[in-house]
Amino acid sequence: MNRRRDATAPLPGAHDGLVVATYGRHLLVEADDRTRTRCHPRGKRQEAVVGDRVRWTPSGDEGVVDAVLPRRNVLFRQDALRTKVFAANLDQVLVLLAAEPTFAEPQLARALIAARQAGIEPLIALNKRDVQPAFAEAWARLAPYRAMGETVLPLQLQGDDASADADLAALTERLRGRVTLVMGASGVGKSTLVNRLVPHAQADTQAISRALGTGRHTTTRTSWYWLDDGHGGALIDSPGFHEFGLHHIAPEALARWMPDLAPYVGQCRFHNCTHRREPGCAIQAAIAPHGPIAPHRWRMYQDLYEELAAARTP
Ligand SMILES: Nc1nc2c(ncn2[C@@H]2O[C@H](COP(=O)(O)OP(=O)(O)OP(=O)(O)O)[C@@H](O)[C@H]2O)c(=O)[nH]1
Ligand SMILES: [Zn+2]
Repeated sequence: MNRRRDATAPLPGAHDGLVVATYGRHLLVEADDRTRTRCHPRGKRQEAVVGDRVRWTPSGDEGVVDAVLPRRNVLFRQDALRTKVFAANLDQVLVLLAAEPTFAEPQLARALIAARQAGIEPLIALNKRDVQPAFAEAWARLAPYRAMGETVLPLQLQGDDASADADLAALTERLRGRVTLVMGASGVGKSTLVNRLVPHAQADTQAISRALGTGRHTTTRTSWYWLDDGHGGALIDSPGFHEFGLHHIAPEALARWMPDLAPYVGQCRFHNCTHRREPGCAIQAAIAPHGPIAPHRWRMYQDLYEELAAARTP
């Protein structure tokens, strides 16, 4: 940083830019002409995340982020200790699953709830169509999600027969022109997907590592990849990302964000029904075989309700 020049020359005006990567306290901000500048936040409390539009001021070779511009939406991530914002201004969340490793359904359910609650459309893709019978079994496990209206796409990211190409084309169509956060457990094919859709992904990743001074093997960085040169859409990849944070959601509101439960909200005998043990509960009355709600979905609801309630107790 060139302090002398900062002191003598008037600072060039502030710029608006897009946060394309974060690492610790450092941010990489992209200007409209696509040049990228390493920035740090002005204040301790300011927390810009990938997808944010920010106003920043050049300072020597680097920049200082003065303000985060208003957000359309945010997503939270959560670990044992805390919940924090980690991406903003998204159009879509792609939950990538695979025939193997077997997916954890609560993780899928959480992702869908987080997206719906944030007003972001979820999209599910099941990869490794060639791995049978595991694929068919996983596809069957997703039946409740198809029934509740979620989009589930089959995928085969490896191999290039005609049906694999058609699958990828169908996914690409849904990514066009939109900002999509990709989430998936280790081994489902997330890197394979990013490398197939973003031909320059590896070069981008290396450039980001250089700019942010992160190690080559850093796995905790969230990064933005343009899908094509016309800036038609982008993927946000967050390696090592496991669990969406839900603790900002009130337990009483939870059922509204589960599309199989939501239609019954407001129809219970008690207006403040928590849909767990109360008599005259419309949700409990709609559990299979009496109605369309899968019993394990209701159990998942109960577990999440307990978790959210516990998170509110100081
Ligand atoms: N059989 C089969 N294997 C696939 C397919 N897609 C990806 N794979 C393989 O699955 C393994 C994991 O793929 P990656 O893309 O590295 O998975 P990832 O989700 O990025 O995993 P991490 O790097 O651990 O986060 C690799 O060996 C891929 O070659 C597919 O459609 N079919
Ligand atoms: Zn109820």
